[in-house]
Amino acid sequence: MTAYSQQQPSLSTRDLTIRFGGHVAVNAVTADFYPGTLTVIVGPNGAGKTTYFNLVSGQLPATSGSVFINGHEVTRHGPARRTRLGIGRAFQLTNLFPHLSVIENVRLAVQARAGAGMNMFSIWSSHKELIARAEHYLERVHLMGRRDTMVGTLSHGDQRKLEVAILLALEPSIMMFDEPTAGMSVDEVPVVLDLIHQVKRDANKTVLLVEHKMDVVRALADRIIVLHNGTLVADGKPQEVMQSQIVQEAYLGTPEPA
Ligand SMILES: Nc1ncnc2c1ncn2[C@@H]1O[C@H](COP(=O)(O)OP(=O)(O)OP(=O)(O)O)[C@@H](O)[C@H]1O
Repeated sequence: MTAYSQQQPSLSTRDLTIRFGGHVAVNAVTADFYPGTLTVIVGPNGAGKTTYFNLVSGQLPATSGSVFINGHEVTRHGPARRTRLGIGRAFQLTNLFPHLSVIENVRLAVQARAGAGMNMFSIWSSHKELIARAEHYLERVHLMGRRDTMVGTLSHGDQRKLEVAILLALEPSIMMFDEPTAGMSVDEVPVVLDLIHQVKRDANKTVLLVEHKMDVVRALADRIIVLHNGTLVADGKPQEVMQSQIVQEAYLGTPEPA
C-alpha cells in the first residue's frame, strides 16, 4: 500500500470504458487519484490517454464504468457539473475568447471563480480587484508583456500560457494538463513546467498530466500510469514503472536520446 492510498481519493474511475464502434479506446480503467499527488499518464500514440481525460472531464460519455469526484458519482453528468465539483482542464478544451484581450480573458475566469456578486456601489473597486488578480496570474505565466493583446493574434506558445493562467484563475482542486508543452518553443517550456511544479507543491491539488517527453515525466511525476491499447498496464512510483518490463517493451523500447 502506498502512502497516498491512505487518503480519500479526490477522483476515481471504476472499470471506465468507451467503445467507438468495435474499437475499445479505453478499456475498464480503474484508478484512484489523491490530493498532493501529480500523476503522469503515459503510453504510445493512440493508447487512449486523451480519451481517458475526456471521459474524466465529461467531454465524452462512458460506454460503461463510472467516475467519482470527491466521492460523488458524476458518470452521467456533463462537463459543467464536473467543473463545479472541482475538475479543471487546460489545453484543447479551454475556450479562449479570441476577440478579447489577454487580460480580459483572465479577468473573466477570475470573475467566474469569484461569482458575480458585485453591486452598484462596489463595482469599480471590485473591477479593480478582479483586474489586479488577473494581472497576478498573467505575471505567473510571464504574459504581462501581452496584457492588452487580442488573444486571436497571440503565438501558439502564448495561447497555451494563457490557458494555464485561466486554469490557475479558476482554482480547480483537480487539474488536468494534456501535453502542456506541446508546440512550445524551447525557451517557453520552463515557464510552464515551473508553474506545474508550483501547483504540485499545493497539498490540496490533485494533478493529472498526459505527457510524452520523458524528461518532463521524470521532473514532475509522483506516480506514473501507463495505458496501452486502452488498458492500464502499469501504475506506481516513477522509478518502479520506468523499470518495469512492460514499460520498457511497450513504451520505452527505443533508447531515449541522451
Ligand atoms: N471520437 C472518436 N471516434 C473514433 N475513434 C476515436 C475517437 N477518439 C479517439 N478515438 C480512437 O481511440 C484511440 C485512442 O485515442 P487517444 O487520442 O485517446 O490516444 P492518445 O493516447 O491520447 O494518443 P496520442 O498520444 O497520439 O495523443 C485511437 O485509436 C483513436 O483513433
